[in-house]
This record gives sequence, structure tokens and C-alpha cells, in this order.
Amino acid sequence: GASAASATQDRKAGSARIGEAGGKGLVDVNPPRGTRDFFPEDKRLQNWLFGEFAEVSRLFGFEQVDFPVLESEELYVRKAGEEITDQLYNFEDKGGRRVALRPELTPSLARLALQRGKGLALPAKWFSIGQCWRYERATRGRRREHYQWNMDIIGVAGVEAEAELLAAIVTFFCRLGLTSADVGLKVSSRKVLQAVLARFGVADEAFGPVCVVVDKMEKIPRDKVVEELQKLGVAADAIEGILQALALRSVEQLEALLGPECAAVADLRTLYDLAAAYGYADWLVFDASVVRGLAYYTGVVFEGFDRAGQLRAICGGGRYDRLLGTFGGEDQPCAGFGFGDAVIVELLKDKKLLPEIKHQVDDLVMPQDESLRAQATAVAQRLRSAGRRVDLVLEPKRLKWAFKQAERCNAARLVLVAPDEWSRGMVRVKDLAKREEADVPVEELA
Ligand SMILES: Nc1ccc(Br)nc1
Repeated sequence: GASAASATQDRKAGSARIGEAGGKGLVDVNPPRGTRDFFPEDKRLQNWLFGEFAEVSRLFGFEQVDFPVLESEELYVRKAGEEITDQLYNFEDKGGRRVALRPELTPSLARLALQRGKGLALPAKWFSIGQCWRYERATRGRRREHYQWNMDIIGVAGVEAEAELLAAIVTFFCRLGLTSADVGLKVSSRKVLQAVLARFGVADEAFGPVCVVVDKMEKIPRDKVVEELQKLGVAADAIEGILQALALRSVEQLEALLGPECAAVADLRTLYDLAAAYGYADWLVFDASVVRGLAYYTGVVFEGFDRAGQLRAICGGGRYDRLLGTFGGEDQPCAGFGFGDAVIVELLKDKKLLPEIKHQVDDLVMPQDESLRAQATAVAQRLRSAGRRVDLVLEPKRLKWAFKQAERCNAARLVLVAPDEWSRGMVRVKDLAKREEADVPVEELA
């Protein structure tokens, strides 16, 4: 009716009603476009997932590192046509500096390695869990932030590094209840493309950009890929050679095409032998079309995938022996992977493997009346000092409310501080699971 319309009109006009934020009505309580909030139930799940990331990293003897979500833009200027740099969340700060919200963690890790310089004991085995950003067109409606777990090995030139990283990923999947029937790890090496480009005389500078284009093979039509390769100046025969190499389905076929002395063949054979020693060879799938979309990979590349083919890549990584050099530093052989927090949760949901993690405390403590507030507080602190999680009732409440609250926080016990019992040095303890009640001396509480 008229009044509703005028009320809406008022709100839109921003009529200042008493106590309203700047007279503009309610602030937007939703998070910025493409970002997420984590309510307690969401944060419990995230903490569980990140706990698994950290535990696997610990089992593999990796040390945790961290760096700012805000970095100098120069870390990500690679001019290879990557989506990750095309969608950089960058801006000029108030000091006129070109900065960016990091789209990935690897460049920061490289920066720390260069910062430590000769002081960096090699091999360095580092892991990190951090939020990464991209500026997606609003139209595409995709997320603009996700959290990534990274593990990296700096200073090991052999594929033993990649084999160890793959073992960590398999360990993680197994801990969550996923098997090689649910997920696999596609492996290949960019040395395949390197050999093909060399055979056709394609300039080295084209290597990164060619890989970025080839990575889109499954996402855009083949003729578009051919067109983009032509734009990079790759000749027709070389394009044919690239497409032929990407279609190879076994290391034997690879050897037939590129010869036994091809570095890619040697790497992959060693990788398979090591995988057998780790016991995860049945998780591996050779797939020459896997190149990954980051320009800096130089050797073995891999990605985790769901065998049902319903989801995007679960994780991805590879060798990047030239990244430190591109920052003007001394090159170190490096390998690592990134593991996002989104696809894995979709997969666990599909497989009914998401754990139910409830809010839980050990004791709900309540004074029977406000005259015993100080005593109840002392009881709560005593229990906390003994390591028990205590929800202390902070305002006058009836027992009925306390039972409801005990249910909400899955308390094991309800501890009531009441006058008569207190005068005998006791409190009333209700064991909510066994439905038993007893008077307990305060000193025996925990
Ligand atoms: N690189 C990147 C950053 C943020 C999201 Br969401 N996806 C990819």
C-alpha cells in the first residue's frame, strides 16, 4: 500500500531515522561479491580441513611459513597470458605503490627463499595455508577468494621431490577416506613440449605462453587453441607436433615419439619407480595433455582429479626451476603444489565423507542465584585450569534455560553452584549423558 511504498521510498532516499548508520538504513550485511563468511559451523569445518593440511605437512617434516596477502604487483607480472595474472586483484596504494592481493603463494615463497639467500639451508621443505584472490568479472559470478595449501621443496633437482609431494597428496586423500577409485593424479612433464618445440625450432621465449595456451585445450575449442598458438608465432608443423605429443597416452608412446634419451621419459620412468616404492603407483595416470596453467613450470607437472569427472582439478603442481631467476636471483631447483579449499569440500560432500563437527564444551557452569556469581566464576576458572572447556552462564537464568544451553553446546556436565551445597563445600553436578546427579566437593571437580 501507500505507506509501505513511502517507507521503501524513505529507506531508498536514506531518510535518517534515529540510530541508523549514516541515515542510509541497514548496512549490507553480506560479504563483498565473490567472498565468503565463515560462521561457527563453517569455521569448524575449515579448521578441520586446515588441520589435516598441517598434519600431513608435519608428517612429511615440512616447516610452516607465511607472508602477507598483499604483495608487490611485480611478483605477478609474467606477460604469458595466464588467467591468474589477467585477473590480478591489483591497485595503487596511497603511497603510489603498485600492489596486489596475491593470486597464489608460490611467488611469495620464492621471495622468502631469495630474502634468506645463502642463509637458506637446503633442501628447504616449506608449507603454507593462505587466502588467495582474483578479480573475476562480476558477470561470471565465480568466487574471488579461496584458501590454498602449498607444499614446496627448494633445492632438490631430482624427481624425488615431486614423488615426495605426490606422496603427501595421496596421504592427505587417504586420511580423508578417499581412495584411488575416487581420485587419481594425472602426471606429465613439460619437457615433452620443450622437446617438441626444440624439434621445430620454436623460440625458447614462446615456451611459457605456449604452455598457457595448451592448458586451455580441454576448456576451449581446439581451433581456438590452434589460433592462439598461431598468434604466438608457432608454425603449422610445430602446432601439429604439439597436438600429436599431447595426444600420447603412455610413456612408451612418448619414448617412441621423442626417443629414449628424452628427459621427459627419464623423469617419468623414475617417478613411476618411486611411486611404486611409496605404494601409490595405482593413483598415477600419465596424461601428456596435462601442462597446468602457470607459466613458470619447467618439468614434471601433475594434478589431482576426481575419477567421476564431475569436478574441476582438486589440486595441481609441478617443478619450477627458473622462478627465482626471473626475480633476478640465483636459480634453485624447486617443486611444489597448490591445493584449494573448495573443490575438495565438494568432493567430500559427494562421497559423504564430510565429518560432522559439532560445537562442544565439557562443562556448563551456573550460579543458582546471583549471590553466588563470584563462587561460580571461581569454579569455572578451576575447571578451565584443569583444561576443561567451560561455558560460564553470565546472567541470571533459570535451570530450564541452562539445560537448553547445555544441549546447544553439547556439554558433558551441568555444574550448578547452589547455596546449601556450597555451604558444605560442594557443587551439584549433573552428568548429562548418564543422566546422573551428585554433590561433588569443589576440589574433586576436575
Ligand atoms: N588464483 C585464484 C585466486 C582465487 C580463486 Br577463487 N581462484 C584462483
